[in-house]
Amino acid sequence: MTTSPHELDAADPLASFRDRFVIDDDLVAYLDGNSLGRLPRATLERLAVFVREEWGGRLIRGWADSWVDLPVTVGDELGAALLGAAAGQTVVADSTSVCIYKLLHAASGLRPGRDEIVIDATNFPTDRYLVDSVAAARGMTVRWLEPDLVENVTIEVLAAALGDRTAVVVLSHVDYRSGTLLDLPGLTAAVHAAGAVVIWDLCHSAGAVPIELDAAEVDFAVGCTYKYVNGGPGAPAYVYVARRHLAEAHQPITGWWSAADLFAMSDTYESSPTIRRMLSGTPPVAGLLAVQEGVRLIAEAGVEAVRTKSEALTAYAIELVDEIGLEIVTPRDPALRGSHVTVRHPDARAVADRLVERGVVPDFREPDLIRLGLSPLTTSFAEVSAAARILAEVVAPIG
Ligand SMILES: Cc1ncc(COP(=O)(O)O)c(C=O)c1O
Ligand SMILES: Nc1c(O)cccc1C(=O)C[C@H](N)C(=O)O
Repeated sequence: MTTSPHELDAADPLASFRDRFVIDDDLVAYLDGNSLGRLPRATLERLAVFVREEWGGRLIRGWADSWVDLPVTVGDELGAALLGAAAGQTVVADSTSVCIYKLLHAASGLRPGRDEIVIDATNFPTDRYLVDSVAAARGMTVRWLEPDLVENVTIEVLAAALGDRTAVVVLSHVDYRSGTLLDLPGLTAAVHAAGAVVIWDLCHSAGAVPIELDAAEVDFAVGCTYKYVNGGPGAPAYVYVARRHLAEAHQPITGWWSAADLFAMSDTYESSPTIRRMLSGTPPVAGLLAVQEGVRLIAEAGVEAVRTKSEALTAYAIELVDEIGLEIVTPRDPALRGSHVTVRHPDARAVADRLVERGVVPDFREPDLIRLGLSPLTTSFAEVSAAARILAEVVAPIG
């Protein structure tokens, strides 16, 4: 007998954060915050003021007022609140894909005599495609790890692939399909022991899982802001470069925003000595402000409290899915999973479609997976319970 969802919501110290977001009453359950987080009310207000007063009122003067520094100030705020990163190492820019491209070049350049990039075949498509293309462009080869989807990349699996040819390793902190949380400090140490550098993709962990990049001596990291950070569709990504690598981190999209003096408009390019060197062109100001609001909400809640709720939500979802009797491909040990729970079903697409028809929004991932994304600041236990009841009804006739 499971605990009542209302008791769980009543005991949840973060329950009131849900009211800080726009909640569509027509939906029974929104379980896709791991793809696109909900809209914070503060962002509605902030963007309205920005458009009216800053863009409308200040026009070009807005850059000198504050916009020009936003990639770094929001980066520092995000780094401190979510990544365990001291100031001066994180910048908000571009998309995750573009940032991965930049980091792959910067990281490969740190290990000139080595010619292998290691990545797992379970990684997100954009990471895999970019590793392939950057390796081809630099005359390097790709070494593919083939881990089990649920166990994912363990230290043993990685260590077996590392060697004196390894230049760079690319890993996702939480697997986008299974939700498996990798051992970031342990794997980073294994990469360093082999003399290589690591790029961590934090898309599915930042904002839901505490991260300590400086303490783990991570080299590079990247992530998006539209999932658990609630920055909105297409909100800019962030890139982290450990201070010790800054001077030697050369990224290939050397636009005027990465130059030493933005408005000097020199004849020749000279990289900024600071984290600004990871920028390229004019940043999306509205997106940066939305990211800042999202970061501030998580900082206010506290990452540890967010993680505690995430573990409780995923445990509750697993309990309810077990009662229905469906297969779960997410680790059962809370220490080994992020904030989504993935169900395998042979007719996953039909199940997902029927859930959506009944007001429950999960997402479907090829070929047979349904992800239930549990966003600690916005998902209630009542929502999970209602979704599970409908899931049971939907799968019954499908079998
Ligand atoms: C692990 C991971 N990396 C990268 C991306 C995508 O990056 P982009 O924002 O460039 O589309 C996603 C999701 O879209 C993702 O889940
Ligand atoms: N980035 C997305 C997009 O541009 C459209 C639709 C979905 C997304 C996603 O975020 C997908 C997500 N990264 C995933 O894990 O599947």
